[in-house]
Amino acid sequence: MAMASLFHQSSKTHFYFALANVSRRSFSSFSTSFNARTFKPLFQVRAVTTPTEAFVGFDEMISGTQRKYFMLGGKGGVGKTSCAASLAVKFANHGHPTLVVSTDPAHSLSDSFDQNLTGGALVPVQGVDSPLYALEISPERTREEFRAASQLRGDSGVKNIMDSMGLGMLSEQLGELKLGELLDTPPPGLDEAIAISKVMQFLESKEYSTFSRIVFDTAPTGHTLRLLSLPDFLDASIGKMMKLKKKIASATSTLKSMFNKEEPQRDHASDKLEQLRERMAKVRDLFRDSETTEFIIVTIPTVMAINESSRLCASLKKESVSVRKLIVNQVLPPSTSECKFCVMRRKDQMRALETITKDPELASLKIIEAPLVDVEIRGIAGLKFMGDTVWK
Ligand SMILES: Nc1ncnc2c1ncn2[C@@H]1O[C@H](COP(=O)(O)OP(=O)(O)OP(=O)(O)O)[C@@H](O)[C@H]1O
Repeated sequence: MAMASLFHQSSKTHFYFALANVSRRSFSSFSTSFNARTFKPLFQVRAVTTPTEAFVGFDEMISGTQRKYFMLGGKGGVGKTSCAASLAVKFANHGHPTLVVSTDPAHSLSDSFDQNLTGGALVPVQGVDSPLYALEISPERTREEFRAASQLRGDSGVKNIMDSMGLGMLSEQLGELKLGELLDTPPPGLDEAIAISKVMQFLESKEYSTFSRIVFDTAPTGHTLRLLSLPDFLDASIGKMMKLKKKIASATSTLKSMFNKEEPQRDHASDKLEQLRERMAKVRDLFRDSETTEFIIVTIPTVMAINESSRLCASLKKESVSVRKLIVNQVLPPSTSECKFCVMRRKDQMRALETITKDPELASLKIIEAPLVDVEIRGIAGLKFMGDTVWK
């Protein structure tokens, strides 16, 4: 079992591990920027298991070449990106061509990998055994895309025509659908839903068919929860819009062709809306497909974070999303020092951890405790280290 502490030895690139039970040979595979030294173990990484463990370990996560999706989510700042990036590195180092995607508006993949992965396109990550690509999707751009897609071009023209023909009543219904509101203030979670659907679009193309593992670093909890109810909401509201648009379009084109002998125009805006609706439905189906998709909750050992994780878990289950693991990150080691603060903090964390075992939503999950290490986790070597302690 890996027992570890990781701490910064110098201000430059050298890190030194305090590891026990890890041979020098296994060390060499970490990175040249990590120097092996044997220190006394400071703390132990615990994986609190449930009877289902055999089915939810890393072996199961890498088994099979069919594409699988892993969504990591939780409260802000708990370590979602670090966990997602470390999982992606581990998949790639186990032979899976992997794509790691950030749909969090505050991207930190570049910081986590310590490589420039910005730009909204697939960027190769250096330093892993199999192809690993990263994609940071810009929420603003996706919002613009949505706005453009849902802009009902020419509607005011349609409305004027309809009014002048005495058909204003029909166009009034547009108002009832709160169309303007939807366009001006897209519902929270929409950015992320579009981002995910965009990734799925990418993946449909032949070029990207080789990716067998897709890891999502999702936006903080609130967004994810809203995202889950979003596809149904959009499905319904876009569905209504589409019906109404079709009615209006057919009425106006008939009238136009009667008076102006114009050819009825193809309605590209409606096509785009319909496309968006279909994509949202695909996102919803992806989340619910337990054969291919797993949502992993990341939390920290505080009562507040655990309560939030419990709510997230309940909502995910309600939406039929498969949740089997809970990572409790940043667990403090048992303190051997006189540091009162450390002792108190650890006691507090242990109390918080106890609440998981009594929580009706979380108790049945595989609980993986990941240690708080004494240096920020960054770069491939750090992520590999984290991956080896978390993903077993
Ligand atoms: N176990 C750990 N030990 C030490 N530092 C950690 C650990 N896990 C994460 N960190 C550090 O904590 C910070 C936040 O981590 P990370 O960016 O992964 O969180 P996040 O949940 O993705 O945050 P956000 O919600 O802001 O995107 C980073 O500096 C990361 O290196």
